[in-house]
Amino acid sequence: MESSRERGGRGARRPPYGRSSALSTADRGPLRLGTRKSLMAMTQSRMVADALTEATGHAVELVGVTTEGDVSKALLAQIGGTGVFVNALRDRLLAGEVDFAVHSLKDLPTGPAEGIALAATPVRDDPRDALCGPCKLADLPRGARVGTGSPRRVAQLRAMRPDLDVVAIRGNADTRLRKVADGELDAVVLAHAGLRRIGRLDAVAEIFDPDQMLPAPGQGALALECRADQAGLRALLGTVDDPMTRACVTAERTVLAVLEGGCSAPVGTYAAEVDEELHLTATVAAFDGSRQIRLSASGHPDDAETLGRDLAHRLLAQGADQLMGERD
Ligand SMILES: NCc1[nH]cc(CCC(=O)O)c1CC(=O)O
Repeated sequence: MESSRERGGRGARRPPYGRSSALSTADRGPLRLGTRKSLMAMTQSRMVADALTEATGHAVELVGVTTEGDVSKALLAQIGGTGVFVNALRDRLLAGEVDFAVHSLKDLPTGPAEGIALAATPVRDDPRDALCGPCKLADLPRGARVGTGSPRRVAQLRAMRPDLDVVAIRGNADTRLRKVADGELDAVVLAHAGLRRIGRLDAVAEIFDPDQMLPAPGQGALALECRADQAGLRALLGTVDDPMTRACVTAERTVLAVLEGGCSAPVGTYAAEVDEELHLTATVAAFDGSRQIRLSASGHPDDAETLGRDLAHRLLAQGADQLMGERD
């Protein structure tokens, strides 16, 4: 299945899907799925590949791509923040070297990407954050060292436990967990969905309720992107789309977009279906955890974008922009 022709990397080109209305690909070989190469990325990409094959009968092969976010050791805020895990994959799409890409949705910048379509958001995994360490947050000793690189997690951790020594870290989940095992840190906060994908739920001491810690917009969800001009391929990828997941992440990401925040903004959101309505909660927190603005709203899932926009404007009216501008 992985012949050298298919593995040909940059030079390998085939007629793009979607040029013709027919989806018969008998003569084309497997769909090429562009993915980051980390264990988490490869696992989630393999899940999507299997779901697509199951739904459509098409074979899918994974093509590993290195992104700037994988190479740079700098903190994300220093290497420009948004898009560092995504841009290299989009370049491969636009060059026709892969047919579609699978991303963690929370790594996607909120702005539009020229020539790229969000073809599917599969059923979302658990969006919550998890504390990994010897005990629950409340039982950590005073001044315990807790690692996270995310201003959103920093702000909400400090709001719960102002005494903690919150330490900025980077690296993949395994690297972060090792810092706890080595005793360099007492605990780290990571996304539950990612821990599950790398088979490390054993490290979880506590799953934070969204009442305590609102997740990042889109956390736990995946995004399938392809070229916008490939209608046939978009329809094919759409077979694994979950409309309610899409409504939820649309509401969450609209909040972030209006607040002009990226993955480094102290913005937490959580949208879920409640009694056939979309219920959205969002928070903006001061980096030192001293103040938080937190608001909720409900609406029809078809109005997800309006719901997110209106809630963001209410946050701004209560001083969200001032809070986001503060750093300690
Ligand atoms: N920023 C890196 C990143 N992108 C997606 C996930 C977790 C999986 C997900 O949210 O889908 C993680 C790691 C983490 O935050 O713990």
